[in-house]
Amino acid sequence: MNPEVLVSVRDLHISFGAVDAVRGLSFDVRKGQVLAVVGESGAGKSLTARALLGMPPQEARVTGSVRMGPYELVGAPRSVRAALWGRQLALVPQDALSALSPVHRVADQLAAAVRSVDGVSRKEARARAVAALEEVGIPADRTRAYPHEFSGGMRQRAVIAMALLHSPALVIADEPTTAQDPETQRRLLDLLTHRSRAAGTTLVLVTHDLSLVRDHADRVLVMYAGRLAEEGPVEEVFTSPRAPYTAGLLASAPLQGRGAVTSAAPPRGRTQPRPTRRGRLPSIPGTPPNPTAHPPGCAFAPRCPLADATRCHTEHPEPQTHNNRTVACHHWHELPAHPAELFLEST
Ligand SMILES: Nc1ncnc2c1ncn2[C@@H]1O[C@H](COP(=O)(O)OP(=O)(O)OP(=O)(O)O)[C@@H](O)[C@H]1O
Repeated sequence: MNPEVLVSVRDLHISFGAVDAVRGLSFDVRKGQVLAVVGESGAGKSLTARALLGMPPQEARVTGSVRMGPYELVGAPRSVRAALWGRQLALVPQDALSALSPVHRVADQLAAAVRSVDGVSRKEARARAVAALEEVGIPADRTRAYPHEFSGGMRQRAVIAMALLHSPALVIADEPTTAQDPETQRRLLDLLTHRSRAAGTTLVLVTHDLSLVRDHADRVLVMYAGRLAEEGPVEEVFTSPRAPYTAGLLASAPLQGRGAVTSAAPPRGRTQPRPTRRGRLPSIPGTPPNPTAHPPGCAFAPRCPLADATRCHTEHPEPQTHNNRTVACHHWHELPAHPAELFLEST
């Protein structure tokens, strides 16, 4: 495996009976980087994240490979997953309340997590727990509180501290801040990415928020209907998307946050949505396919302004990699200079 790659995903399929949720997905997670995974609801982002943790739902049928160094995570026995959990792999969940026990003090929960991996004394574990909480901005005198005594933002800080406790190789953050207001979201993402980079931890961030992706991620994986639409460096993908689906996603999502605050036009804003003459944002027409009946050919073809009448509807576009970017589209080289405009007509 390429030494720059931490996890290599190859031909991953995840299904539930007739539901084909992830369909032949291949990508790499590069060491020390932040990879964002984006796409519409149902694209298969969370299932992919769970496969990276070696924890797909029990009822799922999973084939293909998720390889992390010497470990194969698809079908890995419980003993392998237990050995990796905490030290190598950790999760920042969406819902901090469900991740924390309501009946134990926050510092005690982190101390227990320290002792579950490192057999240190109770006193040492407690000192490390308090230090970890202080690093995420929770003052020492608040660490003896119970989770319900914390604000939502503080609870999320506590689970970030918990995930990074052992400087794991990989942290998966699945919509880690959606319950928070936009400013708190941005601060938590700043904290998570800053602490991850400081610890040398690789981060996979599942999110719907393209502004957070622009501000925090190195690379972005765009998924559509269980497949890769496009993958590459965030700046390049956001400036000049190669897959029409990426262009539509960018066109229909207002980029907010730092770019919007510091400049009238966002820094990477060639695809920044522009309202139509009627003052509406462009949008992608139609809806994603039913996961029990994917169309033959390109799954995006029924919604794609560039789809041709034959090949796009019959032949699945195999992902092609050129210059550090991967795209799955028969017409990737035909995208106009301002691909967001492909979707202006559809409002
Ligand atoms: N346990 C399950 N049983 C049956 N179908 C499932 C199960 N988990 C997920 N799915 C289906 O798999 C598809 C992908 O789900 P997934 O949660 O990965 O989507 P997602 O891209 O994360 O969506 P969202 O952004 O809404 O969280 C969806 O159609 C979903 O209904």
